[in-house]
Amino acid sequence: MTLEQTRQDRKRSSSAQRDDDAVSLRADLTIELPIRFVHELSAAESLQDVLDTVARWSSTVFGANRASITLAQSETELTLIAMEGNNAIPMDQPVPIYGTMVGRVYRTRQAEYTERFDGSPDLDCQMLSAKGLGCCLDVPMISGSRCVGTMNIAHESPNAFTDEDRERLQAMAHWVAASIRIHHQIEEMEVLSETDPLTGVCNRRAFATRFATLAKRWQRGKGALGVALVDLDHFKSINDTYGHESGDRVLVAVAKALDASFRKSDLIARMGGEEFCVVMAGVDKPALMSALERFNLALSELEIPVADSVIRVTASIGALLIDSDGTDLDSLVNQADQAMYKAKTNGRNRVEFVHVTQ
Ligand SMILES: Nc1nc2c(ncn2[C@@H]2O[C@H](COP(=O)(O)OP(=O)(O)OP(=O)(O)O)[C@@H](O)[C@H]2O)c(=O)[nH]1
Repeated sequence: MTLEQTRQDRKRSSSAQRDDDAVSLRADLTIELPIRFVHELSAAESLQDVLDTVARWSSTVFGANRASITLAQSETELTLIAMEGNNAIPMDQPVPIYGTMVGRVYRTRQAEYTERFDGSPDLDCQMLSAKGLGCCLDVPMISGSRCVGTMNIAHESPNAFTDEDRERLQAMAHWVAASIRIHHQIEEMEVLSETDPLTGVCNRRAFATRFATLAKRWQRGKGALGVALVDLDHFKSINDTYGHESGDRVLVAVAKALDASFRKSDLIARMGGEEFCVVMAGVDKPALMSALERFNLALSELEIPVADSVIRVTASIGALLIDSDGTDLDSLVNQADQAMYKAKTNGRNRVEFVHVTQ
């Protein structure tokens, strides 16, 4: 065969492929998306909203008595994230990956249709059957190389779904999987953009936003607002003596000590260099001081191994309490900063405290 013949052959076969694609595209177009569904999706403000909308509409689109979406939770369990209709499997019930039809679909990434439940060995099918359902169709939600969970529709009558329903549900599941993945990627990016890459605590950029949220919650609550500016002592000489990499290890260890010393609801941020800020809502002076003592004790016990010795570190802390509304972050940080400098000039390794009333 000449080169020209080969080229002609290829052209013919790719044009035949295009014709086939066009036919299947026309067939795909029989999947009708109700306009209200699309509007509701566009109004969704969170991933949960999207999944609730999809569950609600998939029961309508497929005339199902139950529609549900499960997401991979761990190596052994899926979790029900959205559900519409028959409550045969309650939302708070984990779905085991082994011993269920949904788990099998997730593992094998192959859609399954149980036309009738009689004698089914699968736990989920048995639960659906016990609540009056007759059949169910389950498809994997795959995006890229990952299966993120499955979509399921069930009907009271056995054998209620068609091959076409299976194709449609699968198409919807792929779209939902892509949507879930994008949401997760955005969440990950948000976390990254708010985190100090070295220590894992909140960075300075996100500090103002987190502070605003915390201050708002506090103004409705009891107690005062405590702010502590923590600045490590003679950190430059640690870098100069042991190298920047050792200095970094000190910063990581200090961030861990901060994390262990304060409540989960307190805000810990790295303000830059070797300076951290802690904000506590709903404290009084004894509570603030005992939290700082706890931290100072943790700091005094820190030993960062280097070559043939260990690095020890101390901190100068400027602490303040404010007990009225109208907290201006810059002014609070400034006042904590002044207290911290006082701690430096008064000999370091100490806490200087100011009580502010605005
Ligand atoms: N290893 C490391 N060092 C940093 C980082 N950011 C800032 N530094 C260093 O931190 C040191 C801060 O030095 P100074 O501001 O003089 O403070 P100090 O030596 O702790 O002195 P005092 O605060 O007065 O006790 C500088 O040498 C900076 O280069 C970092 O991410 N990693």
